[in-house]
Amino acid sequence: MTKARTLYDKIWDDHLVDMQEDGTGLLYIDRHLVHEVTSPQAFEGLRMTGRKVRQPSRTLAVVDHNVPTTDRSLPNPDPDSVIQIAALAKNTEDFGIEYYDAYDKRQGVVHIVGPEQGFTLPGMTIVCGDSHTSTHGAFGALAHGIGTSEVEHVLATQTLIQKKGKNMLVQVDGQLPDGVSAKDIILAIIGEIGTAGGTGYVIEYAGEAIRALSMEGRMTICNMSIEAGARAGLIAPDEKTFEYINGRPKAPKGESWDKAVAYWKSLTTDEGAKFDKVVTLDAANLPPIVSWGSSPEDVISVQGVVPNPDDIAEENTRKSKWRALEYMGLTPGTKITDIEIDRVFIGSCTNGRIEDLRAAAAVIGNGKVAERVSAMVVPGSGLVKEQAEAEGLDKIFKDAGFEWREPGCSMCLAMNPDKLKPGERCASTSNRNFEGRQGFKGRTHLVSPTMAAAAAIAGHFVDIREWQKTDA
Ligand SMILES: CC(C)[C@H](C(=O)O)[C@@H](O)C(=O)O
Ligand code: SF4
Repeated sequence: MTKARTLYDKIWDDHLVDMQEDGTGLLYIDRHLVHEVTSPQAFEGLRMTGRKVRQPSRTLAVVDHNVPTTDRSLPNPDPDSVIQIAALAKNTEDFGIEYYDAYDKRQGVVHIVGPEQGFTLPGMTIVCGDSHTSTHGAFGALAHGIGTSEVEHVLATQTLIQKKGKNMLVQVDGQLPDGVSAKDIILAIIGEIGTAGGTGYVIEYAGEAIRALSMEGRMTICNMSIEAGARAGLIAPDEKTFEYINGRPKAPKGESWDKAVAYWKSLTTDEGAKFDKVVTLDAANLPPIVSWGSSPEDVISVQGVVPNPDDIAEENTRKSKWRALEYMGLTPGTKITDIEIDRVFIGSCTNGRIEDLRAAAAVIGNGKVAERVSAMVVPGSGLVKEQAEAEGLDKIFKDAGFEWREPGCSMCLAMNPDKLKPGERCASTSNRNFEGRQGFKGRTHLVSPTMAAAAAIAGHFVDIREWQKTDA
């Protein structure tokens, strides 16, 4: 009898080109996504050694981090971004790679664009010089974030050197209560296992609550696997996955589609396969989550209070959590719902998809963005933007006083003019609340799209479960 394997084991085995005695493997890479930040030196490396891109058709480039989200017919105000963007245009042209520039409606955050185009498919190995490549694992693909020297290696050889990670299962049972979303699940998991909890592992998410999620929700979960320290996140593909992919521009068609689906159906963890670590979570008891510190593990229920670091026995952790509170300008014991905010950012590869915008818009009703708040919605891609506009969501946002922007990474990491000012406090649907992430001395609270939209209107955090009741 063959050994029972996990989904990760299967994809690994199917792509292994060579295995050294020390456990170093060489993996064939099916898909390579490229953006402007981590690719310039890689292309330069190819040029200097006179090499070509091994399989240009397996590579797709898009500009996302540096693009302005304001009117793109106006000159880009940031000279560094202009250089960065021009380099990607030239490199993709010189090396024959398909490229979505800032004027292409398929442009957007790379991890939204890949799935949207059907470039991301189950069972594939997918890489990108970007940590949130883990997003693509929602399709049952083994998706690694890689560094710039590895980008060069993949461009030149279509392979990647990797040591195999360990298998972790995160089992999420039960049904999510109303108002609680995929974002709350993943924030709760990171709160539970910590930002180093996934180190050395590839996480497979399973269980009733995961199966019940849409593809958008599954992407939100896998997206943040990296914030738990994991190498990648995976969810076994199912009918929802196939339905999402079917008909996308780069998805297989006709006979190839049938063959592909037959293979994709084999992409599940075998009964009896061994996981090195198992974590369980009950979705039925999950509240909406808000982060209070400067790490994605610093999370608490919206009904909670800012924790007291003095309760932590370990000295270094205690000190670092005190520092986080100081940075965030918060005092232990403050009710989360009493924290007032200045800015709201709805967008990013975590929560910038159509379903996220629908959820956020549905919360608004006739509400208006609070006087003290400035709020923006940045669709994850041009296609998300187009769809949202077709549904009239842009109008709901604009009428309520939100800014409606062009697609890109935007204030997720502030590599463009969208930044917090020092001391400003933001309810953000993105994935990182590190110091300075959204602007120098800016303060980030990670939340779900509905929690962000409701906070924009209330001017402080609110429990979305109660909000829905009072707004009805
Ligand atoms: C700029 C890029 C390399 C970076 C990443 O790797 O994730 C960015 O996307 C981020 O989210 O911090
Ligand atoms: S949206 Fe944010 S997390 Fe995603 S790729 Fe862009 S900067 Fe990174």
